[in-house]
Amino acid sequence: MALCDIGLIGLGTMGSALSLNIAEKGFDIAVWNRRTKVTHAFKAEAGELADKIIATETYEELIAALKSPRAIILMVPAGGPVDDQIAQLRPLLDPEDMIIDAGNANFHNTRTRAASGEPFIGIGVSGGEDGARHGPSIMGGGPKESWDSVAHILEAISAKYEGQPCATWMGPDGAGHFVKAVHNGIEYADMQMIAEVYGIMRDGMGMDAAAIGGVFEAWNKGPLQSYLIEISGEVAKAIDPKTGGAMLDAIVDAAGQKGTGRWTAIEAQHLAAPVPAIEAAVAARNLSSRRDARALGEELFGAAPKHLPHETLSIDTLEQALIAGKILCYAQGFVMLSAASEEFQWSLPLPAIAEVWREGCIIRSAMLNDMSEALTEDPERNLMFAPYFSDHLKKNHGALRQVVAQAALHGLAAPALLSGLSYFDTMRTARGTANMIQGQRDFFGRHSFVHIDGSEGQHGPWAD
Ligand SMILES: NC(=O)C1=CN([C@@H]2O[C@H](COP(=O)(O)OP(=O)(O)OC[C@H]3O[C@@H](n4cnc5c(N)ncnc54)[C@H](OP(=O)(O)O)[C@@H]3O)[C@@H](O)[C@H]2O)C=CC1
Ligand SMILES: O=C(CO)[C@H](O)[C@H](O)COP(=O)(O)O
Repeated sequence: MALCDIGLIGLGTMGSALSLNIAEKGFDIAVWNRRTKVTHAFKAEAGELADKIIATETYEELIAALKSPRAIILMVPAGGPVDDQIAQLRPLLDPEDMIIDAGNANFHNTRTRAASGEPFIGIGVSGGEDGARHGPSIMGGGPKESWDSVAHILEAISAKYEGQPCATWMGPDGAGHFVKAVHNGIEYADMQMIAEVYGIMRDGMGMDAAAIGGVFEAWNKGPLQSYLIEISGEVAKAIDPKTGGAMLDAIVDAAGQKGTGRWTAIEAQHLAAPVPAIEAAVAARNLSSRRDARALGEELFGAAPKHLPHETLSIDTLEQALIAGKILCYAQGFVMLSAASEEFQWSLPLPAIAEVWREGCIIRSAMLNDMSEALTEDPERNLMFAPYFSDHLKKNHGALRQVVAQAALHGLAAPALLSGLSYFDTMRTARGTANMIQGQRDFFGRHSFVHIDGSEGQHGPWAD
């Protein structure tokens, strides 16, 4: 085989699927994995694509197998493993050779790595294993010329929306990984809201997993049409081969997380661009892991009544609530992207972000095309104020309120839906309650406030 077009390190779930995708699109690829037996097994199982793959055992072999200037994708866990691979590779590479971190990196690390000046780009890849194999959504960041040098490969392997590649350069340094983190933050909130509605159907309405699966399946034909609703239906309908019962009923209720949702919540605080639905979802995952404490709580306080009186909520009301909740969590994510764009001077292409999320990624949904249109009209406007989405919110916020209220009355925890509703109510309240906070701050710390007549630096009579 002639020299390869690209190299890849890390043949785990994502790296192996991405390598096969690259080979299938006609590019020759050289691969390396920390455990060599994985590399050989990968090539042995690549079938007719094996001819396009060179399995290498050392960094030297990998580098020698690549066309110059070289491009090597890292698909390893974030943090130390990425630094380690860069440290091993750099001394062996030519100055113009490029490393591409395609894992889920914290964008601060990507910025630091990019600052070295050696060709380096950070790309967010979404779509899970199936997306990586058949067409992920790709969010690139780093020097534009570096992105351009591999764009033909990344576009070829990406998902397509009406023929348009879902692979876009988002901006310099950490922009691609930042966009991917916010994508994952939205993913957390969307998943949490779906889980809360599942809980209401299961515990509040006494529905079994198969019936709930049927509801998700039906919702996937309407405004909620999305990958996450689709797979929720499949997850709910699946049968556990061990017990013969619903698979969902046999899964421990403690959610894992690798950090991207937490990074998003932390960064939102730094940017003062609140994403309360995402924060609620991260907190809910953390609480889900505290199983012993939750068991103790149930023992101490007794289980909540949970069961809703007959016809308190309909399936349609739940659907409408989820529509409103979903719009609010995407809206929060885009406001955060806009704030980051300004803070880091990235000029993030907000409509293009909605566009690359239309296919391939985990949060792909029918709504994203309308979001891209709304952001094209006015990228700075909160999506909840765009006519298409404000119409949906006007129609559906009452349902969200009913669902949250009934959940609260019957002890069904629904933190993401509740925070979505509170965000909505906050954002539709011209005069809120922070005047009290300003009064308190001035009282204890002479922090001053703005008087409603416009005069600044004011103090209350308590100052005397
Ligand atoms: N799974 C998913 O749905 C998605 C994952 N990602 C991101 O992609 C990256 C890879 O994830 P995924 O494929 O799921 O992970 P896996 O655990 O399936 O694979 C990890 C790979 O990294 C290698 N590796 C682990 N530690 C080191 C190290 N210290 N040095 C060198 N190689 C190492 C492993 O090699 P070995 O075989 O020797 O252990 C393996 O090839 C992560 O950043 C993840 O967040 C992004 C989008 C979706
Ligand atoms: O990036 C992804 C999907 O977009 C990965 O699957 C990621 O691991 C999901 O996050 P977490 O593991 O925290 O649930």
